[in-house]
Amino acid sequence: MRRSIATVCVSGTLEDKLAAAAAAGFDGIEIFENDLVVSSLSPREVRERCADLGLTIELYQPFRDFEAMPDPLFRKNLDRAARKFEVMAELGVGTMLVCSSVHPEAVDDDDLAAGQLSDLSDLASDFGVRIAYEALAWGRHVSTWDHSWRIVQRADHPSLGLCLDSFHVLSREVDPAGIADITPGKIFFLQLADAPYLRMDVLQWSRHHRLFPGQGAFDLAGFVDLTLAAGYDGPLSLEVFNDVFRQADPARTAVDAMRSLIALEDAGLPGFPDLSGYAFTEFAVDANSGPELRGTLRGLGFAHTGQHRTKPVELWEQSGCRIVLNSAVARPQTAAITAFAISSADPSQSLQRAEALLAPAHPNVREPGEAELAAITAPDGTSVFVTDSANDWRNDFLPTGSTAAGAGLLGTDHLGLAQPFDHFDEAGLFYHSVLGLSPLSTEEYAAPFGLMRSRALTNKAGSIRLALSVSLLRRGDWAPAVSDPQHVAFTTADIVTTASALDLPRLSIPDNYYADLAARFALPDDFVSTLRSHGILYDRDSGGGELLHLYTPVLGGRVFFEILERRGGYDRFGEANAPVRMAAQRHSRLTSSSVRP
Ligand SMILES: O=C(O)c1ccc(O)c(O)c1
Ligand SMILES: [Mg+2]
Repeated sequence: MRRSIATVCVSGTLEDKLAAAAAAGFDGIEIFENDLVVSSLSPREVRERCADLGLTIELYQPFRDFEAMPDPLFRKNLDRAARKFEVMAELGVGTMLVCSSVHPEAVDDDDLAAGQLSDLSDLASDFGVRIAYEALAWGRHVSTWDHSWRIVQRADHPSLGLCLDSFHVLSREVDPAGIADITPGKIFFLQLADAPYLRMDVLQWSRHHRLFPGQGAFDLAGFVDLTLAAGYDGPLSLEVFNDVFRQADPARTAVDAMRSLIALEDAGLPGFPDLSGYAFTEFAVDANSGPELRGTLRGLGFAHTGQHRTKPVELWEQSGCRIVLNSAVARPQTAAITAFAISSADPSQSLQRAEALLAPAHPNVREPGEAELAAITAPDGTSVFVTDSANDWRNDFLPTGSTAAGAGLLGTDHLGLAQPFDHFDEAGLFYHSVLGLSPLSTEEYAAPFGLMRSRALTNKAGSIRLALSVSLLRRGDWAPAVSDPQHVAFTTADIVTTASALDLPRLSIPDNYYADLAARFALPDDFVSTLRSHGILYDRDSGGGELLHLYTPVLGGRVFFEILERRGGYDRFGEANAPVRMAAQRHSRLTSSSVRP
């Protein structure tokens, strides 16, 4: 199907928006009137610009407060519409969106609404254009798709049809199933937007929190299927009002938007191969951060087991946990996770899928005989290597002869990656559509330095888990030095024994936390005192599954480690404990009071 995007979806001037839409591969655009009004391009120049860029102008919108008005206002409205039809003729656009009226003088009278829309459609047809009538979810008298359809049927005019906008339809209780029965040819336009379920005023919800398909909670695929059943064959057009997208790089947003449509259509995409787990996590280190990170890895029971044949790259291992330290990639001062590798049952299929979703792989620099490791770039800049299950990449490392003493760490459970403010929703869609990870419910919590949102994604097997987080507002200047924290979480089968074996500074967790824990979960005293003595945090889910986990202090400015034991099928990430972890990490930085047990 043709793919289109409303100019309101992306940031910038009209020129920026058109360039971004074209570069991302859209076939068409909706011109949002405000974007034209503030543009120095004349309508004719916009038309030419679009033609040069290979973009069709699919829709001019919105025309507001038209239907069911008292007579003098109706006449004014027709004059107003005639002027817009002239603009549309210059733009070369064939359809105008009329959204349902919010005007205080609009009358609750379907006959009047149908009659006036019919007169408008007569005028439109004189100009050779069509009217697509859209029920705004907060329209004064018309606020549901079925009501707008009754009015369109009553008007019975060949130049009048419906605009169905998934947000307005799915944000209301009216069952969308009847959309499939709309007369073929009467859906003139389709606008797609996803959104999280929020309990708030529907206008605010729509104007600030829309998302691209796959980023929210709505069933967009089901919605599109209903319109296809009704014979819709126009473009799939995105119309997303979103506060973050409005101020982010339009080129990036347009690619994110296109990815959402490709994933939604899911036509001929390579499938998702099974992912068996993390092959390794790679840190960039320098002369400052390297020694501290190596010391921490030793304290966690790791050994430096391999040295890369040609690069200043070290492999550190313990059982199924593998960390790569790379001194070749320039990073200032502090250690950072720059890459992770996942084992795929079919790496080339994983990479083909990524490419189809606009995340093309780039090969790593290698010497003859070294393993081919292609990486795709995640929205936060992290490289995601896709390896085969045979782990050929390990042959690039010469054994050092060291073996790990081990502290009972078995493998990598998850990575925690704070996301850049502008790219949180993009990241969720990226991991979902490219790697096939499914998001768990989004959690929000009040951390010491601001509100946080976290969204974890996992594959079905639970072998690849990612915990993404972001501050709800752009961080203020007061927020402390730790920015965009990242961590690797390792599993153990027995966290108390592992904790005793660690040779590391620990976070000191406040007694208040344990007092509250004991009260909330009615835990036995001796259990709580065991947790307390090792600085272990605790969470329990509604099914009785338990998480026992502990954290290291933050190394340098950014990274830390977690050790966890999941019991009884607990499959979350202990988000409830993030505030106490952050407060303790802050305390440890200020006082260096982390204690060796
Ligand atoms: O928020 C609005 O006013 C508005 C305008 C035009 C639309 O197509 C829409 O869905 C919402
Ligand atoms: Mg709309």
